[in-house]
Amino acid sequence: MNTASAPEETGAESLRVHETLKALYGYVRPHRWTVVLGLLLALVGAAGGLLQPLATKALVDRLSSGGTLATILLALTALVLLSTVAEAFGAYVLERTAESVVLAARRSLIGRMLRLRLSAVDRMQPGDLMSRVTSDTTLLRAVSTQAVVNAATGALTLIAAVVVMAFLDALLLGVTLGVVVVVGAGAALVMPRIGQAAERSQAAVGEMSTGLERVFGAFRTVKASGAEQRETARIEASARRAWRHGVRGAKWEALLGTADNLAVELAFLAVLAVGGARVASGDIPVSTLIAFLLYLFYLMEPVYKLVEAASAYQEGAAAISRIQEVDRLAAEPPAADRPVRAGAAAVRRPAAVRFENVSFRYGPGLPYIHRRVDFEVPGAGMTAFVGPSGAGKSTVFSLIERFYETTGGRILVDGTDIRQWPLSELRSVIGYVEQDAPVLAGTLRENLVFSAPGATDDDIRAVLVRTRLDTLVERLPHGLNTLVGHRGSKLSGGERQRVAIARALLRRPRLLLLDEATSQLDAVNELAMRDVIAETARDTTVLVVAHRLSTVTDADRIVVMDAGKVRAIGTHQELAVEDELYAQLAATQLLVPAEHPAV
Ligand SMILES: Nc1ncnc2c1ncn2[C@@H]1O[C@H](COP(=O)(O)OP(=O)(O)OP(=O)(O)O)[C@@H](O)[C@H]1O
Repeated sequence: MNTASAPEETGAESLRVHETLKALYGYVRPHRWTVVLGLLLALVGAAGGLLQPLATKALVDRLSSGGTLATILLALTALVLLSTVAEAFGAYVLERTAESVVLAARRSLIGRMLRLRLSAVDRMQPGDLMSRVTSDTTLLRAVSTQAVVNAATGALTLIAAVVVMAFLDALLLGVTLGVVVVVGAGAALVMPRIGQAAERSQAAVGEMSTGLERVFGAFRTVKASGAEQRETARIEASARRAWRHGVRGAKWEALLGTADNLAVELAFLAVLAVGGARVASGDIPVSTLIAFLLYLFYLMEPVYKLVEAASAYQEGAAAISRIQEVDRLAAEPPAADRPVRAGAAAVRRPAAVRFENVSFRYGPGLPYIHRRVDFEVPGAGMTAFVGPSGAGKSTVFSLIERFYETTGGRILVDGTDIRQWPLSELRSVIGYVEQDAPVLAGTLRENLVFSAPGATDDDIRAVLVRTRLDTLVERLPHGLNTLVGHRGSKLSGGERQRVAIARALLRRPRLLLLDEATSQLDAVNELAMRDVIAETARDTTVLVVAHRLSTVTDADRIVVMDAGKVRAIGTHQELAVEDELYAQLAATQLLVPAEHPAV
């Protein structure tokens, strides 16, 4: 029963190798010189190690010829010290860079996510999106720096060791490479499985976040429905999936590590057998065999590094493909972050809105929500949208805000097609209270100034009085600095709505969109809010979506929508006699006799 992120919707497709490498280079590029420094230091460390067997050979030769050992011992000690220090410093430089790479990836992901188009977010699960920032980015740590250096030093030292070994004895090298190639071919077959396991494990981590996000998004409903056990089982199933794929990956990695050891051990035995025979027959001196065997063990490290780099690459590639997926989602252009100051505009005139033959559907293959919607709101006053649930009323607001783009026709604000408006400018003239009046975690003040960060204390005080929140603020222990809880859970539904209205008013918009903004208010507050809205409508274009007709009977204009079409436009009095649907609504809701002749 897995309703979490469906793979076909999130489009989790693996990237090709060159795409992964290109993306990887993109992350490393700003730090390339630090990586080069890390690489050089690692090479110094590796070279020190490379010279040790040669120094040992010289030492053995010196011993057989009866010479002194002091200089060689001293050189050997210096070599060990130098390579140790270089390696330690190199490791620090690389770890630091790795953290910077993770930071850069996170910053770009976070910025991108907040600009995603709603149509893209609709197709994703927020929890899964979050896990890409929190979890996948950490996998970049290893692949972007340590793996690059491991691969480079591993390959270089491997080549250097092979060259030296060729000089020592070509036949023994042939024996060694024969064994290494056979075991290496087996290892290459295992590699993609590590990547696959990593990608699946990361996807399961994403599902886990999605599950948690789903539960905390409706925590009370979960408890009231007694669904804790079922939801726990769902989320645990994702956790177990992550574990299963993680363990599978660990199994392949262990196999790879064993192959690495096995290759060296087998090569050691083979070299011992062949080399022993050659020493016995006098073809090579014993010092050559010793040096060769030392190189053989020395080979372990570069081979190990290459193997580690390869498995880090596999894991990193899985993370990169999930991160890049977010980059491919449709996003809005970056906005200049201009704080909106309450009342800042010198001349505030109400915005004019016009829908011209607008048709819209939420996506290809989905039904049309709007079909040739046509209406005009010249400016100021209150215009109400009424009609049955699902008629497409809220969608009108989403289109004006350009949360979604129209499929056909056009929308004009102040006579200009909204696609010609810079997005941030368009939104800066609009105040919007969405249907469930969300309040964000934080203080009451933060919530109020959320859409007008430049608002002054006087502005806040005035709007508190208008929305009758002043008495609430007086009652609260810390006044405006009281924390409102996750999604404003410490406020009542009506208080949340008034906070949302206050927030929109504080922006001093030229166009105010209120979607069912007063549905949860008691009679007294609703009346008060009607007055506030009427007062605002004097110099602001106010559009409201309302189910309760009582709240809009005095609107200047009422647009009746049904099944994505505008049925009729007029005042309450006009519509009550001219439009059958409106007359019906009025009859049921306002308890007035239906005046439409047909009813
Ligand atoms: N993001 C979305 N993706 C796909 N379909 C959607 C989306 N949002 C809304 N819809 C569909 O669009 C239709 C119109 O929704 P809309 O919210 O505009 O209706 P409404 O008239 O405001 O309804 P209500 O009065 O119940 O709020 C609905 O049938 C809904 O299922």
